[in-house]
Amino acid sequence: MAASSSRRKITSPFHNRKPSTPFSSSSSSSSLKQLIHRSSSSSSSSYYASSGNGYGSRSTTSGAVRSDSMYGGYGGRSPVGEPDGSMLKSGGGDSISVTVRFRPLSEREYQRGDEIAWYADGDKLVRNEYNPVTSYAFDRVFGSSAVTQEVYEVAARPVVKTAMEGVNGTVFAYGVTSSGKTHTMHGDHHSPGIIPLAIKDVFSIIQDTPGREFLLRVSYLEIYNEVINDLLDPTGQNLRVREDAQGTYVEGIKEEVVLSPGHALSFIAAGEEHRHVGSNNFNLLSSRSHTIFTLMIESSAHGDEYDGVIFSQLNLIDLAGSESSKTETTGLRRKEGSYINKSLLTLGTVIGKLSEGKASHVPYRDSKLTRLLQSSLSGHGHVSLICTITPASSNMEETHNTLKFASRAKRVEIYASRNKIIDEKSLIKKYQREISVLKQELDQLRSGMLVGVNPEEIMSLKLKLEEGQVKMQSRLEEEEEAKAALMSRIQRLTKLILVSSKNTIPGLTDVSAHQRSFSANGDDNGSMLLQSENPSGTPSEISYELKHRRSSSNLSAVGSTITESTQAGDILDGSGDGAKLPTVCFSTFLLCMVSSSY
Ligand SMILES: Nc1ncnc2c1ncn2[C@@H]1O[C@H](COP(=O)(O)OP(=O)(O)OP(=O)(O)O)[C@@H](O)[C@H]1O
Repeated sequence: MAASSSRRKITSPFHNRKPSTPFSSSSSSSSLKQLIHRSSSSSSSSYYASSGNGYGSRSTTSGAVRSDSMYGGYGGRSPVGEPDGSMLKSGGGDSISVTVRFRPLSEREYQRGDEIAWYADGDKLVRNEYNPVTSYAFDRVFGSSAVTQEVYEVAARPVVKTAMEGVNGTVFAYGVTSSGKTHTMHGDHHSPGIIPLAIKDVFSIIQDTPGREFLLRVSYLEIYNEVINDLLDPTGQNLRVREDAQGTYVEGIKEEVVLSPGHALSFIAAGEEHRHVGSNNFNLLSSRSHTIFTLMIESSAHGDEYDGVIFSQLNLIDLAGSESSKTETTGLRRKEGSYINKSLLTLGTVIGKLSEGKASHVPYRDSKLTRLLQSSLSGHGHVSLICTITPASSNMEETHNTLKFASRAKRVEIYASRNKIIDEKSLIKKYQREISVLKQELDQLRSGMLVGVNPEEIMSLKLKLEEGQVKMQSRLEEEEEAKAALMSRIQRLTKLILVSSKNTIPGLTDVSAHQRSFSANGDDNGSMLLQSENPSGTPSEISYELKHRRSSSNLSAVGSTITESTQAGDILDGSGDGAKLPTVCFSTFLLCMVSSSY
């Protein structure tokens, strides 16, 4: 059943990666969802419960079903948190936010007569159909009719919001193969997932935050068979995990500066082309690797309000699904499956250790996944876990394992706080400093100021100038070029820094005129249309205006490659190479000016 290729070209979720079936679209499967979604009453039997397909006996395997309610398992702490973002309270220990999302029965499950084994009992409980005392409580439980936007509001928006304020955040989807992780994290055109919704939100927040400047970078990696590959750079294979004072990081990973939602999504779409997918008997396009999409956010206040640079990271993770013995795999698929299961087992062990709250050894190093998630899981940021599950009786035990994992995760304490200000290391600060120096040089150039001009050089130049007007002319031309290159570089740097179009701070007009600003109106080739899933079927649109075009250059930073790449339609102004030109030409021209005045 396994497909032949592992690293093959696929159509990304942003190009309808997953084929939509009547059972994968929120609108077309509404009848099924109504049958599956149960608002209360564990005793009410489902439509399928009477279909008599033999699953009834299997599902009552009492050994596998706890007879006690999981309410007792929280050691006195309330097992149910507030779903409205209360997990982000500051001070004191908080817990990981845990959300459960049901998917509808798949066509396959339906046709083979699967019954509903687990259901959402209200919006906080998951209950077992065959053993109603077995229930699990979470921050929020979404039935199969919920759309991703609703899940986003509860499970991701608070994390995104605080990430924009300087607190690291991680949102990840966990569940068995074909339970809906990729549907939830990536989605498709009809139903954007958490990642595109988060990206849209990030740019909206920038728009709604006049007075702050932002610089955004993204990276995208996969962990395939315990090997880290850079999805934004096909040459970045088998990358190494390193550690510094700030935590673990991937050495040499490519980071791209992003300027609009469409720009960020284009990188994900490109990255998805390189992600490993393959088929198993549960999922035609099963993810064979864990992926981590990271948004690095730097921000600082303008001018007098300047309070240093704040840096934070938002990790959006789509895990590969665990595979049971029922998953029919051979050869390569089996090998992949065993790597997937091993790393998820380590994640389970790490979560288990952390949930015990004791100072025991936590085996982060046993897998690349836990190593990379170390600083998130050890409580230095907000963590939101979205467990995706199927109600199907044929997957009852696997779903039960997911629920137990989710319950343990709920007991992990976190102490998220705002990141330290990292003034000197920040890229936004580097750009701001460079812009300021260049502006001073430009001012000097315009006003013909004499700075550090050596009288001997002036005399020598005077002599040279006397040799002929031709040379003078050529120097004037050099100066014009220098000025143009300088202005172009200032513009290019300022365009990388994102500001709200609502910025009205006096004295900033000249800067923001060049900067990439966003407004709710307008459209151009860099804009993105996010069509959100909503019950009414009315697409909600957002487009971002790119007021200026970008140029291309390469910027290097310690430990990673930072690239400002060029989008289709952008104009190359060649300022990357011209960046060094001003220093050379300036002095020559200034000398010309000075000498002529002698
Ligand atoms: N909430 C949902 N509503 C409708 N369809 C869904 C939902 N969740 C998942 N599906 C559909 O179920 C199928 C499997 O989902 P998906 O590929 O997201 O699973 P997965 O957990 O990522 O699997 P794997 O671990 O194998 O990659 C897809 O066809 C998807 O469209």
